[in-house]
Amino acid sequence: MTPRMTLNQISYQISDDNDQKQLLDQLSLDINPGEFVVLLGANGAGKSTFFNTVAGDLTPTSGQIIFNGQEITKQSAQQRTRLISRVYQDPKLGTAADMTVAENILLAMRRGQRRRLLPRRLKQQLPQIKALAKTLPNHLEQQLNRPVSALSGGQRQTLNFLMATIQKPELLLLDEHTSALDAVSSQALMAFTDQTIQDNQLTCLMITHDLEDALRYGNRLLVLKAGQLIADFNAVEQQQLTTEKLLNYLNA
Ligand SMILES: Nc1ncnc2c1ncn2[C@@H]1O[C@H](COP(=O)(O)OP(=O)(O)OP(=O)(O)O)[C@@H](O)[C@H]1O
Repeated sequence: MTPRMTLNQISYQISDDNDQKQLLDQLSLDINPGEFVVLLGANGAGKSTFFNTVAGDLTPTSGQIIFNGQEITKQSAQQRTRLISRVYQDPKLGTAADMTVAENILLAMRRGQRRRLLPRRLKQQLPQIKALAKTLPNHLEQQLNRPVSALSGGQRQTLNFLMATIQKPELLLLDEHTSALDAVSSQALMAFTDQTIQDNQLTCLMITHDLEDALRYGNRLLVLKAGQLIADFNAVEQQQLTTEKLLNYLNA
């Protein structure tokens, strides 16, 4: 099987007060299609730098990124949006605040096509958007005609997640996407995330600091420390882990 993505000795280095700092240190990894990979690491381990490199917001200092067999190391984030979708920690990122929920969903459905949002198009697609919204948690289906700025954090993050997955990306990056939400909204979105990934067999990398979620979700678990992968557990090994064992890795 061709891996969805191969990282080949990726390093990212910065100069800090005449000091060289290695944020990613010769990181090598294969992600296979359909894998739902949880990424854990203490603050400062390099998780965001890792995501920024994969998404194309940072170009690695050395190493290669191969995506579906093609090298994309030097491609911009813009060029990668066809392949890679990302949901951030901050619910305010990723949506157009002044537009309605339905308009945002339509934009996501038409991403990559002509950007003009015609009212006629919205009317045509409304039944489809309504049907889609019915499957969503956090009562988002009752908010279709409201501007996104009026939504709660949980609703806005649900919308972000929907928009990031509506076109079934080749790789989904979830960057602590439930961590700004209250416990109920967070669990509702996490359950919806898991269902969507399974139903569509998406390939996903998810950063979380929630150890229970790290044990419950996904079929592979990585631990990053000082820019290096210090653990790579498959699904069976992940099931045998406990929060205590994970804490030992994080404190190692
Ligand atoms: N532009 C920069 N200049 C200097 N140091 C940086 C820069 N970007 C990141 N760092 C440092 O690199 C390290 C890795 O940062 P990164 O944000 O990738 O960690 P993280 O694992 O995502 O942390 P968190 O869990 O807090 O989000 C940290 O020590 C951070 O302070």
